[in-house]
Amino acid sequence: MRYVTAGESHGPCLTAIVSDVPAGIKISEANLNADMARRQAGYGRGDRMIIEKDTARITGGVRFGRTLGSPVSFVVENRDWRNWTDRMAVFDAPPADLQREVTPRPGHADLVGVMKTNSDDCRDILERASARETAARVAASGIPREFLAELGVEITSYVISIGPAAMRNADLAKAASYSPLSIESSPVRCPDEEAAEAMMRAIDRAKSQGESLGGVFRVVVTGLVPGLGGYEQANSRLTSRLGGALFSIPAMKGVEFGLGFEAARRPGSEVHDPIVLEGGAFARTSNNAGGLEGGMTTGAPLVITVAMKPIPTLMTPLGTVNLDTLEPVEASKERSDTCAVPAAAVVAESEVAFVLADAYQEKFGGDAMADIKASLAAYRERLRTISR
Ligand SMILES: Cc1cc2nc3c(=O)[nH]c(=O)nc-3n(C[C@H](O)[C@H](O)[C@H](O)COP(=O)(O)O)c2cc1C
Ligand SMILES: C=C(O[C@@H]1CC(C(=O)O)=C[C@@H](OP(=O)(O)O)[C@H]1O)C(=O)O
Repeated sequence: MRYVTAGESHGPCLTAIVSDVPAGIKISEANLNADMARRQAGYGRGDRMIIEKDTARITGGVRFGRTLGSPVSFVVENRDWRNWTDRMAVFDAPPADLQREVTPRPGHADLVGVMKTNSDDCRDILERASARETAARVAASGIPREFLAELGVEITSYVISIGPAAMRNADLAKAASYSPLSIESSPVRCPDEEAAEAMMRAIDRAKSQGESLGGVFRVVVTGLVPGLGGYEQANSRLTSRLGGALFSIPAMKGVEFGLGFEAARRPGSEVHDPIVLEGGAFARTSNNAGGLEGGMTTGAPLVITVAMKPIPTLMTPLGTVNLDTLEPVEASKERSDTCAVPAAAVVAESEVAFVLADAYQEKFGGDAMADIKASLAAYRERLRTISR
């Protein structure tokens, strides 16, 4: 399963197309739009989110609530477009009073983008480098999410820290223990209420100082079968596929699997997960590996921790150089989020969903849900017999 997106942040809409979709996946409009809403929300978002009310409209590939096996296409309207029709016109000439963006923001794609493309207006770059594009990714992820749900796989995420404010106990052993309600009812998507309060105060402080904040979140996947992915080639390993997918999200600067960097500080006996038989099936007494060994799922929860850098647009801007005058000036300060870590975690769920759906199709077949389910059942039965 693959996706491609098109569309600018302030253009008419975003478009996504998902290809290699099996026939027979049940698609729920309510689930799709619930995920769109989760991505939009989060304490610390900017005023753009007051304008938008994201929903995904399916324009191909689904009939009577089921995938047909053809590509699925989505449209997400940009409500803000009506305020940009002249500055983002497809064919009209630029308006006479057009203000080009010539003060590139450190940390965004502005400067390197204009250097690379020979543009004289950072807007040519930022319109697409904007994380608005992630709305289309979450729309597209409706397909792998429903596919995985039918196979018994659940994906969640929660925020561990924002700036200096952190959960008191973010131990790996507790990673899969938080209820969706405790996460989604928190304005920062953090199940620890006291930490969530501290995170919101940190965002308030940052905003009042013209600052921005990043943070750390975790994606947890349960219900996975062992043996997805592979060890044979660089691009078989789920570790590399998941890492690549997560680093495709703007502003992601670190990805840890299981214990991650902590594993490098401990001796082997305190890292690797002992193998035992439990009720006739192979099991582990811990999950420090975070559900991956040798580039394959072990069957334990997949636990991935991701670091996001602070938002580059600052209301107290850093120094930059004016592209026209070459004078030192302050970087542009436009409407912006102060912190988008809760939203980024939902985007990360979507990326993980695509990689895992692809791995299931690779192992169990790609074109019809009924055949995939039968093949998965036969595999589970074989594993049950091995461990007897
Ligand atoms: C959900 C989300 C929302 C974001 N919102 C903003 C924003 O409002 N303003 C901004 O300057 N950057 C925002 N960013 C970050 C930029 O998109 C990102 O920093 C930029 O593309 C450069 O990151 P990179 O160097 O990792 O590619 C957001 C990122 C995500 C994932
Ligand atoms: C629109 C979204 O995020 C945007 C990501 C973004 C950036 O520079 O990445 C800048 C802001 O957009 P604007 O410049 O219109 O205020 C965010 O609101 C969204 O997530 O839907």
